[in-house]
Formats: sequence, C-alpha cells, structure tokens
Amino acid sequence: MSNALAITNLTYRKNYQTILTDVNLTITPGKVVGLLGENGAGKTTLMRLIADLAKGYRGTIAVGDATAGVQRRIAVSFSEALQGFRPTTKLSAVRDFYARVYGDFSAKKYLDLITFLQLDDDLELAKLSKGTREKFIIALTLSREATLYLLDEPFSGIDSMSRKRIISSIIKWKRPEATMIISDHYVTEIAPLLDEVVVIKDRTICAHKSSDAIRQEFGIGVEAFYESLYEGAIQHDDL
Ligand SMILES: Nc1ncnc2c1ncn2[C@@H]1O[C@H](COP(=O)(O)OP(=O)(O)OP(=O)(O)O)[C@@H](O)[C@H]1O
Repeated sequence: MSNALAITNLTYRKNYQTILTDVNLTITPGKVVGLLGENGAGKTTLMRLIADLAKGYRGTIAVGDATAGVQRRIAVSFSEALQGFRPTTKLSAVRDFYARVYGDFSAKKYLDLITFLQLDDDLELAKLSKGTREKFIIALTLSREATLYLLDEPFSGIDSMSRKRIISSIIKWKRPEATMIISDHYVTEIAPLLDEVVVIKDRTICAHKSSDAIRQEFGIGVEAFYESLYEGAIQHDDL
C-alpha cells in the first residue's frame, strides 16, 4: 500500500524569499497528524502546496499514487477559506457547488455534519460569525470522502465548548484508512487526537515523531515536546 503522503526534497520560494526548504515527509495511511509551528512557520503554505493551490515548487509531492496537481486535488480535502464566494451566497449554494465539483462529496455526511455543528444552511455567508464560518468550513471539508484531509487551524475562532465537542468527535468523520493533518499552534486540545506530530521550524520540518515515541523516548507529552523543540531544550541531534 502506498503512503498517504510522500514529500521529497521540497523547496518553495515566493517573491524571492525561501518559505520552505528541503522538506521531506512520509505519512502512512490512517494517521491523525498534528502540523505544528509558530506564526509564519509555513504550515498553511505546506498544506496549499500539497493541495495544489500553490505552484512553482521544487521536489515531489505524492498523495497516495497521485503526483500530478490535478490528481492531488481529487484526493485531498483542504479547509479552504471560501474566498471565491459572494457574501450573499447561501450556505446551501456553497454545498451545491461542492457537490458538483467534488465527486466524493457526500450529501448524507454533509447533513449529519451541519446537524452536529448546529448550522443553518439557509443563511448567507456574510451573516456567519467567525466561529460559525469555521464550523461551516469544517462541515464542507469533512463531507468529502477524501484520502487526505488538511485542516488548517480549523478551530481558532470556535468557542471552547464547541471546540471540545468537535475535537472529540472529529475522527469519526473520516474512514479508518483516510489520513488527517491538522495544523495548529495551540497543541493542548488537539494533543489527545494525534498519532503523530510534525514540527516546522526554520523553514523546514525539524521533527516528525509518533506521540507514543515522544512519550517513550522523552517521557513527556506532545505539548511539552513541541515547546522543548522551540525553546531549544530538545535539539535536532536529540531526535
Ligand atoms: N504570497 C506570499 N508572498 C510572500 N510571502 C508569503 C506569501 N504567503 C506566505 N508568505 C510567507 O511565508 C511564510 C509562511 O507563511 P504561512 O502562512 O504558510 O505560515 P503559517 O505557519 O501558516 O502561519 P500562521 O500560523 O500564522 O497561520 C511567512 O513568512 C509568510 O510571510
């Protein structure tokens, strides 16, 4: 069985600036992976590259067997910011658009998700609060039966009660063999979900470890590991 994601020697420059360099990453199917890093580390950029929304990189990106951008778009469900839609567009019209564009969009899953997230899809996009908009993006993203889900800071504007509820049930919205990468800089709440952690620092991936290995090798949890890496208490040579 091929890897869920395989990135080899990826370098990405934009406006004469190196944003990511020498990124190598392999993730096996079925995992829930935390993509961690401080503001500006490159988490969104890496997800956009995987989802074929940013171009002009060097290296290779494979999602399963899909290496061409157009194939990766089919395999990847990315939590996009819905920027292409008019403010007056109703949520139901966005749903119809998704159903038309993505062959793996499940109307049943969408219905279950908007019920779970208490969303009224007769509303217009402009009427949504920041948190409600994020819930809607989560609903759209998880309504697809994708191979790889990329959730880019999906909970940042969602109130803490809803956040806990969503986080504790998020795995049930993916098939066991599907893979989920969640980016965040607040690790505590998502830590119990994570099979593996990938940390971006200094424009590259400085650590990729399973949560179990972190506990066994360092005797600490995911959050403490992440902080130690950023503070320099754990160095690259320790990994
Ligand atoms: N269009 C662009 N042109 C030039 N630089 C960019 C562009 N988009 C992003 N960058 C730069 O790339 C770097 C990575 O940004 P990115 O948004 O991927 O980080 P991030 O880890 O997702 O940050 P955050 O946690 O704040 O969302 C930043 O230094 C940012 O300034």
